Amino acid sequence: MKVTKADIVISAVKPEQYPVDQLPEIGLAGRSNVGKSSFINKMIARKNLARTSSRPGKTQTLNFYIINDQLYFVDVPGYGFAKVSKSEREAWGKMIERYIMERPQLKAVVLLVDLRHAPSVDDVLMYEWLKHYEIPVIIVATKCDKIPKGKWQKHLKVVKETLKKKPEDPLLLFSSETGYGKDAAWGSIIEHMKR
Ligand SMILES: Nc1nc2c(ncn2[C@@H]2O[C@H](COP(=O)(O)OP(=O)(O)OP(=O)(O)O)[C@@H](O)[C@H]2O)c(=O)[nH]1
Repeated sequence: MKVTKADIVISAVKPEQYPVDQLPEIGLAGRSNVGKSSFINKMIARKNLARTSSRPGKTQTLNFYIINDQLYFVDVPGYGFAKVSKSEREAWGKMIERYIMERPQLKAVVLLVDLRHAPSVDDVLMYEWLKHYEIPVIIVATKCDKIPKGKWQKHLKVVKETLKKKPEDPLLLFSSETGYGKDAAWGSIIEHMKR
């Protein structure tokens, strides 16, 4: 998809602030520092619309990005809880759960994992949880530029087996550095948007 327009619409802390125009939404989830902001920026061809930094866990709101006036990317705050308190963790859980359960226009969640490592316990829980609510998941294994091509299949197998990936959920390679996988990721997102 050629992105001609992209903007952040709202950083929402409560449901009353979510957009009301019923456009399809694609959620983006992944543990802190997995490369979610970089993924968004690469997909919408912006250097810095979604902020990237190496400080984990800074995003604690649901950020809605409108793209070509056609769909929203909804950046779900990263899970990776080492540095947050129990009450913050619970507030996070409630916000995300409500969003996922009460949002019929949510067509799929892009779950980002790091191709270099086996998915973490948090990644597995997140995937199981999305499946429990019957949300289609597009699994994106990112930072693939950091692994030699000859080892991609081996790493993908680990991702697939650790997550216990469902056959209907695609697993795609991606690199925000090189742009590898961008067209395939858009293809999958567009396909899910139409469902
Ligand atoms: N080599 C390489 N580095 C990447 C890639 N994607 C992200 N990074 C780097 O990984 C670090 C984290 O990236 P971010 O995009 O800020 O990660 P995030 O998931 O948005 O982090 P939070 O805001 O904590 O949720 C940054 O230093 C990025 O430059 C990639 O595909 N390849």
